[in-house]
Amino acid sequence: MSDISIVIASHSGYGHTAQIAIAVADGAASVAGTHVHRVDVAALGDADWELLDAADAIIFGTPTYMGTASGAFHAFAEATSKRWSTRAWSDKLAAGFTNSGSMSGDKMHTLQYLALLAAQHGMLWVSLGLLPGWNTTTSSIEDDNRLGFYLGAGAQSFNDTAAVHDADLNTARHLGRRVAEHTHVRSAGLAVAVR
Ligand SMILES: Cc1cc2nc3c(=O)[nH]c(=O)nc-3n(C[C@H](O)[C@H](O)[C@H](O)COP(=O)(O)O)c2cc1C
Repeated sequence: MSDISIVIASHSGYGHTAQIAIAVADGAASVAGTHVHRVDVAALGDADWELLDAADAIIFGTPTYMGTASGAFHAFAEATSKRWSTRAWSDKLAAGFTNSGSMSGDKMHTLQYLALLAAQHGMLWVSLGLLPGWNTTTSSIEDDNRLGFYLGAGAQSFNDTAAVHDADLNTARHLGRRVAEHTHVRSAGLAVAVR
């Protein structure tokens, strides 16, 4: 099995989403043969763009600000338009995560935006792949996917503390692991297809 490269491309204004990004990276790195890089989309250098261009999968992450991705993330998305025109990221795997202060806080819109960005690039979107947690009287706020998203990983962090909920970190690790597993499967399939 050949090695793969996954880049987590994210922004965090106040540090919460950065903690989620680290958990996504840890989950991806738990799959053997996976090289994981994290880049801050608000401060991308040439080496970061090279990592993104060479990646087998890119996982997008952003806080939800005013019901959508942060301004810094939107600036990054616009800066990818040359890659869009050359289809440079076509057929890479993609996934996404977001974090906000409220339980909903319109995070779904942010995840939809990330999936659309991936689709515009012709990327292959990987969903969260978890059943919703914390949706019966006997389940717990500590459940994975406690916020009940399907499209990607959602997290809720209180605005007045730096802490991020353990259940959201676990959910983020799951997403990273799932993307790594599917990226390996695609990489192995491509190796056979082009033989
Ligand atoms: C400009 C701004 C807009 C925000 N808009 C939302 C929002 O639409 N929904 C929400 O639930 N929280 C909102 N928040 C709260 C942030 O999502 C929350 O503080 C989050 O944890 C910030 O992530 P970060 O620490 O990675 O920047 C907003 C915060 C800021 C600064």
